[in-house]
Order: sequence, then structure tokens, then C-alpha cells
Amino acid sequence: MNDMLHSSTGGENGQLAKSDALWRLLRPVHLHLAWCAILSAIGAAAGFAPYIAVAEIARMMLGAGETSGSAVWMWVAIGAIGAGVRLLFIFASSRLGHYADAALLHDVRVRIVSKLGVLPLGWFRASGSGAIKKRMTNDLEEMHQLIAHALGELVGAGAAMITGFAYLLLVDWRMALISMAVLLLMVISYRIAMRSATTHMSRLLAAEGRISAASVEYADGIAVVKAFGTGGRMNERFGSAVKEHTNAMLDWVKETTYSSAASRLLSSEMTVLGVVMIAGLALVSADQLAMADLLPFLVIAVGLPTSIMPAIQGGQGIRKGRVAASNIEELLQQPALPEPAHPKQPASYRVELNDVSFSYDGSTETLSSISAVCEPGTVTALVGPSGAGKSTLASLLPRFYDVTGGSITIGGVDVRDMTSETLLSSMSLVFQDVILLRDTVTENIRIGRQDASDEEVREAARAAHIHHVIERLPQGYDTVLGSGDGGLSGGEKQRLTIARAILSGAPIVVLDEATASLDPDGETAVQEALAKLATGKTVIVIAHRLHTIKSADQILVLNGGRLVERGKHEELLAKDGLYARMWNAQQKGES
Ligand SMILES: Nc1ncnc2c1ncn2[C@@H]1O[C@H](COP(=O)(O)OP(=O)(O)OP(=O)(O)O)[C@@H](O)[C@H]1O
Repeated sequence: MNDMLHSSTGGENGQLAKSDALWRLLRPVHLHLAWCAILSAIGAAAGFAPYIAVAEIARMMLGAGETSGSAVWMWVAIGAIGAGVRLLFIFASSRLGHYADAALLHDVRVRIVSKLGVLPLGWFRASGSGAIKKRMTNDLEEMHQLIAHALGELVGAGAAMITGFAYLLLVDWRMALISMAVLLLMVISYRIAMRSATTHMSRLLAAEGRISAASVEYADGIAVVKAFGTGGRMNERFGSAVKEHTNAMLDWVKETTYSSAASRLLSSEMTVLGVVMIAGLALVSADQLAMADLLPFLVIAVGLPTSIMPAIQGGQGIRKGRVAASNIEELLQQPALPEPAHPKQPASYRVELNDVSFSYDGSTETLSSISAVCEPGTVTALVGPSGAGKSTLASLLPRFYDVTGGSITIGGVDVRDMTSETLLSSMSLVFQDVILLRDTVTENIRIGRQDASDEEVREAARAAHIHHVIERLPQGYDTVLGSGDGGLSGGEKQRLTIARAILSGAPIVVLDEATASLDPDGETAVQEALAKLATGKTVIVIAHRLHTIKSADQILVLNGGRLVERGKHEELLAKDGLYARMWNAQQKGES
């Protein structure tokens, strides 16, 4: 069943495109691979020489051919040379395969990394880290298997079978055809067993996906599971995914019981031996075949099924490699963020939205005709119901995506006319999903400005009201943080990123206020840290709790991707529109 699990997982659709992708990706090592295949074929063919030598010597002993001592020694020499050539050529082919593999994968890795460096940041958000990791690890591993192993295995197995049959045909064509028929039956029964592999495999993969999602959900939500007992929907989801996986597996096993057993029976050496013996002895007793000519079939035909599995596995390796190559090529063909031919430097840090529209899919407008000016030294708050487009609008400033209509300018220069470096170094981004690197606290803050001294890092931490928290950590500023670290609370992590932003000193600050409610002390600390960060800068803040932006210089109220109200807190309350309704609702909720 394991063989079946690894069999074809895709239909014929797109096979051509996948082959093209593989061909293109392998272009730099085409010559290496051709040599690798040639060496492997010669090695595998030469590997038959010792068996042929044994068969020929046995034939001579039984009087079917030349019996001179020199002929025996000649066959001994041929056998020994064949074994030597096999060792040498298979070794050389494997070396060459691994050499081509190292050269190509180095090249592909470099291309992927440089591509990741120029892709729009929005692509990363949309793809998710899992998909990127898959390209960098699983797909590259499949390519490695193809180049370093599968190709050689497939060609070697093919060459071995062709050489074996060619020799057997020379000995006796009838017996050779009988042996071939048994192997053909084996391949046919294997194909029957694999007939519905695609459907079963998709079902199994879907079930595996659900098990993995349910496991992540379970691990992430373990606190809730423990707090509310071990039952509940999470267990149900996990249980049903496991059950579906088992059923899919059982259905497949049930359906393929006979064909699988038949292919195993036919592929067994005993079956080939039995058929060869019966057919051979029948021909011998009918005086159609010399006893000595039966020997090569007992020695060689019986060994031929052993080449079939490597051939099938090599074929599967190539199929998987093709899918991996098409995934990698898809990534390499993602359009890069266009960089300006003649980059400009902004004269100031006045942010202007001019009739900005944006659509994720090119048809539905997520933002429509938004115009506003954010002056340096002021705070602009973006508010509105969930899904109004606040995060989308904020993400257009650092060019996570490019506007689809209108323009965004900084100091009069369109953001698309600045290099990514100029643009990103002009702004600090403080988002809710705090990313901490697996590194020390100091280095996590120093991301803000690489050349900052330890003292400057501490200064920024003090300004962000996080210094005293860091001091209490086991190794202070040298404590190593990272995903899953339990050392810092949500508010503390956010203040750490604020310290980063303070250190960078970027003149524009885009921040997404935390939606998670902090304890009053934590919230005051975050607010004070933000106030320090914002001083004298162009600040654009996505606000969820309206009381935190009461004193903003301007509040832009978004609804359904449109700018429906703008003004200061009091002015908007007096308007008695959407903002006033949101304010009243939040006041009521809090009281
Ligand atoms: N990557 C994306 N691809 C397609 N549509 C998206 C994407 N991100 C957001 N949207 C859609 O765009 C619309 C605006 O979403 P956005 O996240 O900007 O709203 P928001 O006002 O920030 O909401 P919230 O307060 O809940 O964060 C929503 O309908 C959302 O489903």
C-alpha cells in the first residue's frame, strides 16, 4: 500500500505545463543529467555481465557451447569487468547526479531568495508562511530526489531490463517472450491496482489536511480545551478527520485487494521461476529446447522483476519532481514589485491620498476614491466597522499592494517613484501580529536601526516603557526571544516593537492598534509609548477602541471601502452619523 500511496497524485491536466516547467528549471544541468543517465544505463547493463557469465559457463558445462578453459576464463573476465564497470559507472552517475543537484538547487535557492526580496509584501500576506516554507523545503527536496536519485534509478532499471531481455532473446526467443509475458502481466495488474489511485489519493490527502488543521487548532487552542473539558467541537473535528482518513484507506485497500495481491504474486521471483520451469521443461521434453539453454532463464529471467519496482519508484520520483518544479516556477514567475527607473526622494513627509481606489481581485473595489492629507506632526485615525477597508488602506502606504486607481504621495512624490528602500526606511510599521525573531531582546529592538549602540537600544526601550520589563527577564537584554516564548505578554511584545520603531526614527508611523484588550496598566503603558513614538511625526493609526484616538487631529471614518465622514472627535459626534453611533455603542459596551 505504501507504494500505492506514493503513486500518481495528479491527473493529466497541466501535465504538459509541468513537464515544461521541469525542463526549463533543469536547463542549467541538462548536460550533466544526460551524462548521469548514460552512465547509469551503461552501469546497469554492465551489471548483467556476471549473471550472463554464470549462465554461459553453466551452458558450456552442460555441453551446449564451447567448453575450452580459455572460453571459461574469458567469461570469468567478462563477468568481473562487468561488475567493475557497474560499480564505477553507477558510482560516477550518482556523483554526477549529486553534483548537478547541488549546483542546480544552489541556483534555484538563490533565485527564490532574490525573488522573495522583490515580491510585494502583500504577496507574503496572501500566501502565508506555510506555502513559502513548502517551496523552500518540500519542493526542493522533491527536486533533489528527482535529480540525484529518481532519474538514475529509472534509466538504470530500464537499461537493466532491456539488456536482460536482449540476452534472453539471443538464447531462445520463445522462452524470452514467455518471461516477458509474465512481467507484462505484472505491470498490467499493477496499473489496475493503481487505476483509482488519483481519486483515493486526493481523498487521503484531503483527510490528512483536515487532520493537520485540526491538530494545529487543537494545539493552539489547548488552553480552551483544558478549560472547557476534553470534549467539544475541536475533538469532534479531529475525530471525524481521523475517521475519514481511516475510511479512505480501508476503501482503497478493499478495492485493490485482488489486483494488489495479483501484482504481488506475479512480481514474485517464485512465480517467474515456476512459469520458466514449467514452460522450459515442456519445451525440453518436446526436444524444442536444450537443457543448457534453460539455465540462463533460471539465472536471469528470475531476477528481472527486481528491476520493476525501482523503475516504478523512479517514475513516481519524476512525477513528484514535475509537480515541485511547477510550484517553484510559479513562485519564480510571480511579478516583482515594479521599481522606478528614475527614483525620487521625498521632500517632506506629508502623506497625501489622491482619489485612491483599490481592488484585491481586479473586479470588486475594496476602496473607492479616498482622498485625504496627513500632515507631519499630526495623528490621523482610520476608523470604521470590521471589513470597512482600514487595514487595506494602511497597507497601501508601504506598497504591500499598489493602488489600482489614484495615487499616494509622500512629500509630493508618488510612492511608486521611490525605491522600496527609501519608502520603507521612511516609515515605521507597528502591526498587531508582532513578529519577534529568535534572537536576543537587544537584537530584536536593533532591527529598527542596525547601527544603533546598546545604549541607544536601551534608550528606545525606556521611551517605549519596556526597559523595566526587560531588566526583569532572566538574562535581561541578552534573553533570547522567539516564537512561542512565554516571557512577554501581548502588550509587552507590542511595546518592544514600538521600541524598534522609536529607534528607527522613521518620520512616518503606520500602526494598527491592538484589538486584544490589555489590562489598564498595560494599556496606559502602550498609549504612553505610542505618544513618544508619534511626537513630531506623520502618524496614521488604525483604531478599534475609539477612546484611544479622541484627541486625533483628524479621524477618517470608512464604511464599505468609502470615506463616509471626516473630522475631529467632537465634530463627528455633533454630526451624529456612523462615528457617533460607533462611539455610543462602545461607551455603552464599556459601561
Ligand atoms: N488579502 C486579501 N484578499 C482579498 N480580500 C481581502 C484581503 N484582505 C482583506 N480583504 C477584504 O477586503 C475588505 C476590507 O478588509 P480590511 O481588512 O481592510 O478591513 P478592516 O476595516 O481593516 O477590517 P478589521 O477591522 O476587521 O480588521 C474585506 O471585505 C476583506 O474581506
